[in-house]
Amino acid sequence: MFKVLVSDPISDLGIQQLMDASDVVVEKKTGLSEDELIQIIPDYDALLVRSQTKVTEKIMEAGTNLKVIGRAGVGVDNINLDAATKRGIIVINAPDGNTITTCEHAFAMMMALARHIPQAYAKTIQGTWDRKFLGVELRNKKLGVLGMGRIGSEVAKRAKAFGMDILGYDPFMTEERAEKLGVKLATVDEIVRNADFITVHTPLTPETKHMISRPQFDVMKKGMRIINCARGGVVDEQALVEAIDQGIVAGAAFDVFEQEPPAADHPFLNNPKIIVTPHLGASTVEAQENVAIDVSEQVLHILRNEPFKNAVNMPPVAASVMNKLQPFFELGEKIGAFAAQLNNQAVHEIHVEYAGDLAEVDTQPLTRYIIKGVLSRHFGNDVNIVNSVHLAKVRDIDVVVSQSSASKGFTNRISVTLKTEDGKDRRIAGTLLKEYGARIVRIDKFPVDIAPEGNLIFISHNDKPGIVGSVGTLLGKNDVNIASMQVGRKIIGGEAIMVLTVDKTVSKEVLDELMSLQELNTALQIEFKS
Ligand SMILES: NC(=O)C1=CN([C@@H]2O[C@H](COP(=O)(O)OP(=O)(O)OC[C@H]3O[C@@H](n4cnc5c(N)ncnc54)[C@H](O)[C@@H]3O)[C@@H](O)[C@H]2O)C=CC1
Ligand SMILES: O=C(O)CCC(=O)C(=O)O
Repeated sequence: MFKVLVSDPISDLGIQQLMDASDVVVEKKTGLSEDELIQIIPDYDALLVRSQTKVTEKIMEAGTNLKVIGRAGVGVDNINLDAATKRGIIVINAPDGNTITTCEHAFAMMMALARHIPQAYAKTIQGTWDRKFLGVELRNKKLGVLGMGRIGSEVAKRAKAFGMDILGYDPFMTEERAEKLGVKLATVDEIVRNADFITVHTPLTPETKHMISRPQFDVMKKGMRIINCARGGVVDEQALVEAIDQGIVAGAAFDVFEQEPPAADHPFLNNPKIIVTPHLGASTVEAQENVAIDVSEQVLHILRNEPFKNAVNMPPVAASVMNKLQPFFELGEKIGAFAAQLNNQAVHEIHVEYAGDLAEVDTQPLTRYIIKGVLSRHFGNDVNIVNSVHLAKVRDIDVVVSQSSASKGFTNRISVTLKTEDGKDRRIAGTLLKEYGARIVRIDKFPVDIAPEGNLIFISHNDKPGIVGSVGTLLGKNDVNIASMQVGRKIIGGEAIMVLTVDKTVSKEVLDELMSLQELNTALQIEFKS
């Protein structure tokens, strides 16, 4: 039974599928301190958060069963991603579910700012009929959008309908996409010098921190207005207050703060030209249901070891590619594990070669499974597809991936070579056959045909008459039944291998006894975790 902790208010309707799952127990405990979370987190397999819970390294350290952290929303700045990756904890978010809602909030803020709606409302309900609030139209105004991702693009579409001219800045925005959206690409400098309104829609990163600060305010168009419904810190709060005092900025609308919640004496809170909301960008019934549904679905997949999407600490892969790769994951991991069990030297390079169909797709996720297989010999359950690349790196193991057009007659082929200091590289190749499933087709230089499952015994020996019989007799004497046997050699009387599938695991004593046979060089048990 998987235990899921929901530590922030998340839509019940959204997490219904988790609550309905027969293999999951959901517990809701909100408003916990870091210490309280550290106390209880060891019990849980998954943690679901919004933005309130700060998922620190200490919490993850205590979360020894934690497999996944689900963020019901976009920004993951409340989760220590490096710590999660190191520990192999998958972090997923729900990037699409609150786009429209947040865009609408930014737009509402822009309109409220243009027409002083919050200020006029406050006066009116105090009994003052004050008609001095003179606004500005949006029509024919220049809107600068910094960050033309999901939300920024939706804001631009709506601004077009209001007759605004849009200047967009995003390092990843192509001319073609800008044209499609009716946006003129511009630099930050061009935007700050020309825009009547600026709205920010970037994550907070070292590059975007204080992207709008003193130097930008200094050259800004006088009387401009600025909106931040993205992340506190993209706009320098102190510099903004000064720019308002100097009459450069006519007004600002902020949903997010550098420190949340802001201190009672925060300069935004008593400034009549700044309107604020308490990080409500994503707060609609629809968005909260959407993000909770999305994140719950993926958490369930991860807990059940099924393919999933929206992992933040793994490279993104298109669903079509993922569908193509998915059948190879188990084979890849087994090839890696097989190679690692043959090897007893320090590995400095894992060389993966993809051939046939696999040479034409982005195989990054599959490589992660292969590395996981290789490293699991030493790291056991501590290695998974999230941290396998990281663990290889910290162990100074290079991962080299190549594509080959020579698939040796197979429609697909994965070959994994473990390169070692002493030059005694070990190599395993496998394929997925339509009719027969996963097969190991090569061990070092020997072609073979073995199903990578059950209990295998790998033997290397000198090719001499009688050796196969002696191995069979010895195993029989020890009550070990042989289900199948493969032999391989390059030349008569030369190096040879034997791979036996046996009905049960063999003891170390039996392996030692095998090793005492004349002409036998290695006897290893090869195991595959299911
Ligand atoms: N106020 C709220 O409640 C909410 C806030 N957000 C925040 O809004 C922001 C945007 O969200 P989405 O549009 O969904 O994300 P997104 O990932 O689709 O878009 C972000 C865009 O910022 C761009 N970007 C990154 N660095 C940049 C830079 N240095 N200069 C200019 N552009 C840069 C990226 O290329 C990307 O296109 C995020 O920070 C997110 O956390 C999102 C939802 C709700
Ligand atoms: O969960 C929330 O309300 C915050 C939403 C947000 O900021 C995000 O999705 O990035």
